Amino acid sequence: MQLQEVLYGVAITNLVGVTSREVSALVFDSRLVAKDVVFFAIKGTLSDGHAFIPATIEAGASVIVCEVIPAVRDEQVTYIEVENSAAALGIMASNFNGNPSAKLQLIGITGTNGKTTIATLLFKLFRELGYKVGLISTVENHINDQVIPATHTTPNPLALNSLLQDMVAADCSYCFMEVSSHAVVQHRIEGLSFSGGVFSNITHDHLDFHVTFDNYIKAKKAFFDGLPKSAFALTNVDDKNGMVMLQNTKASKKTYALKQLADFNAKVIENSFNGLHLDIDGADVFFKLVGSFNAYNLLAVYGTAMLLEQDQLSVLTVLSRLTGAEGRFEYVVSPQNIIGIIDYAHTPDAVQNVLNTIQNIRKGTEQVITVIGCGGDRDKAKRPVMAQVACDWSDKVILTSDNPRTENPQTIIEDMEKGVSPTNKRKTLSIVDRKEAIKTACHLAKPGDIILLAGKGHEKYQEINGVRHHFDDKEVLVEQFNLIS
Ligand SMILES: CC(=O)N[C@H]1[C@@H](OP(=O)(O)OP(=O)(O)OC[C@H]2O[C@@H](n3ccc(=O)[nH]c3=O)[C@H](O)[C@@H]2O)O[C@H](CO)[C@@H](O)[C@@H]1O[C@H](C)C(=O)N[C@@H](C)C(=O)N[C@H](CCC(=O)O)C(=O)O
Ligand SMILES: Nc1ncnc2c1ncn2[C@@H]1O[C@H](COP(=O)(O)OP(=O)(O)OP(=O)(O)O)[C@@H](O)[C@H]1O
Ligand SMILES: N[C@H](CCC[C@H](N)C(=O)O)C(=O)O
Ligand SMILES: [Mg+2]
Repeated sequence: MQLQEVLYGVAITNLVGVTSREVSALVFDSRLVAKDVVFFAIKGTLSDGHAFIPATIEAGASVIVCEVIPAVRDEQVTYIEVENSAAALGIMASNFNGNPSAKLQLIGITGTNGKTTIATLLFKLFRELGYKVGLISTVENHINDQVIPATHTTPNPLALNSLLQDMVAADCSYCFMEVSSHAVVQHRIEGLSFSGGVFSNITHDHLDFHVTFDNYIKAKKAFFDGLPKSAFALTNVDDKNGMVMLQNTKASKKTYALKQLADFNAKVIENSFNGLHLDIDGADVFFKLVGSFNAYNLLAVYGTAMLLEQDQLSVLTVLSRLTGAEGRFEYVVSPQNIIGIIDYAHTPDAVQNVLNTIQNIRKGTEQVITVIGCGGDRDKAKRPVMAQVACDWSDKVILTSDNPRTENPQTIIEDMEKGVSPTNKRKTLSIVDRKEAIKTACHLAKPGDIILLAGKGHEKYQEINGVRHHFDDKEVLVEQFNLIS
């Protein structure tokens, strides 16, 4: 492709060299550079891509997109200076792939919790309504029935636009994608044409990256600020910051709520282990998803489908049959009637919601045993809070490892223990090995008891020092259930 075509829409602040040249690919990692590629020098959290410019030219890069043109230059190379290389990458990745997001209806979902659930339900719903659909999510990406493994909640601009292009080639009319706050700040979604944006909620998470809650709110809001006039912006007004998201958007503002009047309303009539009974916009419907937090997710899905002009009855009929995303309030029952719940709750609010749901639907005397850890190299401030919430709403808590990543798992557990009050101490155990922790929970449980395995949901690995070892909460739980039967 000609460099000039790839540059469409990029604000260039300085240029050295020719723009009428063929480029073979776009690359932002020096280790992947080949002949005639455009290399993007991006300032990251660990290193500065500008340091790799000489090495990429050596390896064949013919165009460099950077924030400061180097003083020492190669005459054969074109240097393009921009204000933000990551933002330029987003726009150029779109151009390079033929602007696929403008050729389908792209809906972005953001918020601390519920993104995967909402995006997955929308994907399943629109498939069942007969459309060709794409999904970009934490668990997996989809192009109709084809599954493409996910590495991030929101992929980098090259992977993202290439996926979108494949969706367009497969004739998809819709794509539902999760938009993480990291993706907004790192410009992974720059240059995309969204037809709609959905906000679920915002609570404590990712303060390692955003530093303050205010910055975290701003990151989510920036997604709505960037939506075009032609799009819709659907927000949860029961969330304290729901309206903040829409303050500066040009998109058409729409709301949903359970507790106040909104464009889309629902009321929980009953919440049990069998599912949710809702009054949704005046219709009485049963859903398979469990937990009142899922009433919000279902309402967001319903509102989005209505804004995409789908038939109300068909939408509710299909939605009522659907199950949620893998590892979200998934449960198995042991031969002795112990209930095991696998849930991806990895924020204080999610842990609280899941445990409240369990409290609301338990029959009375059974114990709730929670197995919980916190991820390493992630927000440390949420660790004591997650432990405290787990203790406040469980009869026994086993503090264990999640993905320790590069941290010492024992230190993470000690951070969690700081949130355990003296009175709660006697109901907690700390077991570093997650498998041992699950095993212990199974041995402590009596028939009728409920075990919650929180934090890892669908994940099939445990990341320790950069190595992902096979680990699957559900697999371990089922194995233990069968061993004790
Ligand atoms: C904190 C974070 O988001 N990091 C992401 C970021 O990496 P980074 O900023 O640390 O990059 P860096 O290592 O400092 O390097 C800077 C630049 O130099 C380049 N480089 C680096 C080394 C080298 O030898 N040569 C070279 O060219 C890099 O390619 C990069 O362009 O950019 C990388 C490339 O796109 C991402 O893979 C990486 O995701 C890391 C692995 C990650 O774990 N991210 C998580 C936190 C994340 O993004 N999570 C959200 C979901 C959160 C949620 O809502 O729950 C997600 O969307 O998945
Ligand atoms: N609407 C909601 N409000 C509060 N908690 C929720 C909601 N939906 C789901 N949860 C809880 O959050 C967990 C994660 O849900 P989900 O995977 O849908 O969120 P996510 O936003 O995609 O998370 P991630 O940021 O990791 O991608 C669930 O397992 C559940 O415990
Ligand atoms: N997208 C989230 C996932 C957290 C999942 C949890 N299992 C952990 O490792 O902390 C993150 O990267 O922060
Ligand atoms: Mg997700």
